[in-house]
Amino acid sequence: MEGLISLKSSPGTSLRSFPSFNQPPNSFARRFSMDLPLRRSSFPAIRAQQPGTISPKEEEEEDALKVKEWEVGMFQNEVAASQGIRIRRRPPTGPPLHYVGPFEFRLQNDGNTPRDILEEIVWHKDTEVSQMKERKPLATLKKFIENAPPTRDFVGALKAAHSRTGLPGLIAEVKKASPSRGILREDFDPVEIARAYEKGGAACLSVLTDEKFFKCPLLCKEFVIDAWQIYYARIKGADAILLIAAVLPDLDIRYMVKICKMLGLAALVEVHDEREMDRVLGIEGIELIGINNRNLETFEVDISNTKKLLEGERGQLICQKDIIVVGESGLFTPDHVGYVQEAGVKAVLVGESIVKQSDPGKGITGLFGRDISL
Ligand SMILES: O=C(O)c1ccccc1NCC(=O)[C@H](O)[C@H](O)COP(=O)(O)O
Repeated sequence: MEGLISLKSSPGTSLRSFPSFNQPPNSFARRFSMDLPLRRSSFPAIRAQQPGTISPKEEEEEDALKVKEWEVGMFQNEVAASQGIRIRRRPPTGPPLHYVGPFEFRLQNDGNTPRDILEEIVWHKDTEVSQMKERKPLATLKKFIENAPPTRDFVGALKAAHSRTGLPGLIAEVKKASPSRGILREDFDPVEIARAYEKGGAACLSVLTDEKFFKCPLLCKEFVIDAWQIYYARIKGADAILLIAAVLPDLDIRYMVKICKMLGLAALVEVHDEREMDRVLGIEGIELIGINNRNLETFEVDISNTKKLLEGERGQLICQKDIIVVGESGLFTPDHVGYVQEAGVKAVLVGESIVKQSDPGKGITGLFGRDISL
C-alpha cells in the first residue's frame, strides 16, 4: 500500500486509463452503493458485533440523516464543506497532472487543480484506489480476511507502555521521506529501522502495512478515502488505521470506525483544529484521537496545538469518554514530550526525530531522555 513512505505520483499514466475518470464526483450515493450497504438492516454483521455502541434512537437519526442527504442529492464536497472541510474530492476531469502527447493539454482552473499538497495527495489517492479496487475487489479482500490472523491490540499496547514507563506510549514512524521534509534517510531499510524501534522500546509502529515481521502492533499510515482501503490494510497486516478528519466528513468517519471495529482494527482519528476536534468528539465509539501539530495544508508545525486542543471542556470530555490522545508531529526532545504529556496525551507519534538517527533505537532514548525499553 502506498503511504507516507512513497508519496510520489504514479509513473506517466494517462488519465484516460483511470477507471474513475469519467464517473461523476464521489457522491455519498455512488460511494456507499459501491462500498457499503446503506440501510440499517443491511448492517447485520456490524450490529451483531457492536451491541450497545449506538442507541436505536441514534441509529434512526443517523439513517434519517443519510436518507436526507440522498434526497437532497448533496455531493460529498458540499457535505464536507458544510463541516468546515477544505479538502475537495477529485473532480471527474481530474487534476491536470498528465499530458498525453505534446498537443493535448487541459487548461488549469481552480476546479480541476488541487489547491494544496493534501488535496493533491487525496486526488492522487482517488485514482490509485480506483485502480487497486479493480484489481482486488472488496469481495476478494473479504475472503482473505476470513483466514487472516487476529489483529494485535494497538490501544492496549499504548496503554501498557504508558503504565510501564509513566511516559507517553510511543508510536514510532518508519518513513523515508515526507512532503514537508523531503528525503529523511537515504540508507532506508524499513525492516531494520522497525527492529531498532522495537528494541528501543516503541509500543507501536507507524509503517507501510505490507511487512509482517514485527511484534509491535502496526498503524497503517495512509490517506484513507474509501472503506476498501481499510479491508486492504487489514489483509496486509495492519492493526490500526489512520482516519484524517480534514479529509473525511463525519458520516465517513462514523462508518469507517464501525468497519474498523468489525475487522478488529483500531482507528486513530486525526484532528488539527478545534472544529475537527469537536466534530470527532461528537462521533460515538472513538477510542484514539491524534492531534497533529502539523498543518497538512501549510506544513507549519506548532506543538502548542496539542495543548490548545486539550484545554477546558474538550479535555474534560476526552477524559470522560476515556479516549487516548496521541500527540503527533514535531516532537524532537524530552522537553517536547514532557510538554505534550503535561497537556494530556498518553501516547506520541514520532517520525523525523528518530528515523534520522544512525541508530533509531538510540534515537528513542534521546527523545525521551531515558531508555524506555526496560
Ligand atoms: O509530514 C508531512 O510532510 C506530511 C505532509 C502531508 C500529509 C501528512 C504529512 N505527515 C504526516 C505526519 O503528520 C507525520 O508523519 C507524523 O505525525 C510524524 O511527524 P514527525 O515526527 O514530525 O515526523
